[in-house]
Amino acid sequence: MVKRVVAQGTFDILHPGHVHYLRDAAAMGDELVVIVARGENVTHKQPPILPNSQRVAMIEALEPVDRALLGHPDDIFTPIEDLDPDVIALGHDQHHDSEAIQAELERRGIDCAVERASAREPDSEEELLSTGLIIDRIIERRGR
Ligand SMILES: Cc1cc2nc3c(=O)[nH]c(=O)nc-3n(C[C@H](O)[C@H](O)[C@H](O)COP(=O)(O)O)c2cc1C
Ligand SMILES: Nc1ncnc2c1ncn2[C@@H]1O[C@H](COP(=O)(O)OP(=O)(O)OP(=O)(O)O)[C@@H](O)[C@H]1O
Repeated sequence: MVKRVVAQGTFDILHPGHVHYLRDAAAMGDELVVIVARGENVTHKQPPILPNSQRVAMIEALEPVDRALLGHPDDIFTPIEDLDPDVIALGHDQHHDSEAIQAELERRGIDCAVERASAREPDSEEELLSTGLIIDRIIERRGR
């Protein structure tokens, strides 16, 4: 039986923190499927700069990823029902409550573990491991 892992996120402007998360998630099973959040659903921070299709294409091109798809517009559990994963890998800093996710999975009859991936820390003062920090630096260095 193939152990399927699902990872998810906005993945706007890519950086090594994203690669670390996806490698960590891939190591939790045999196959990694990534759900990319729709721009209109990213309301807890500034919405992404890049369009949905471009963010999906970039994630799909990464080595640890077997498949990437655009998330559902209204119900985050609809793709989970379709994919029927063995593990959902939450990012180290994601605001989602793993117990609430677990409870909803059980309510829908989906047998799936919820795990937390680890963080990657910058290996130098110059390294930027956050899309928000990259955008801040672009504004600082190129903004007029
Ligand atoms: C299990 C799970 C499934 C998700 N599915 C979707 C989805 O189908 N559509 C969507 O727009 N966002 C979905 N999201 C939300 C985003 O992927 C992401 O968690 C949220 O935007 C926070 O992203 P960030 O970590 O990039 O800030 C899902 C989140 C979780 C935890
Ligand atoms: N440095 C990092 N180490 C490990 N995982 C990371 C790192 N940066 C982002 N991730 C993970 O990648 C996924 C997508 O993250 P997201 O698209 O929000 O990027 P971000 O750089 O954190 O964005 P922002 O700076 O706008 O908050 C999330 O699960 C997040 O936890």
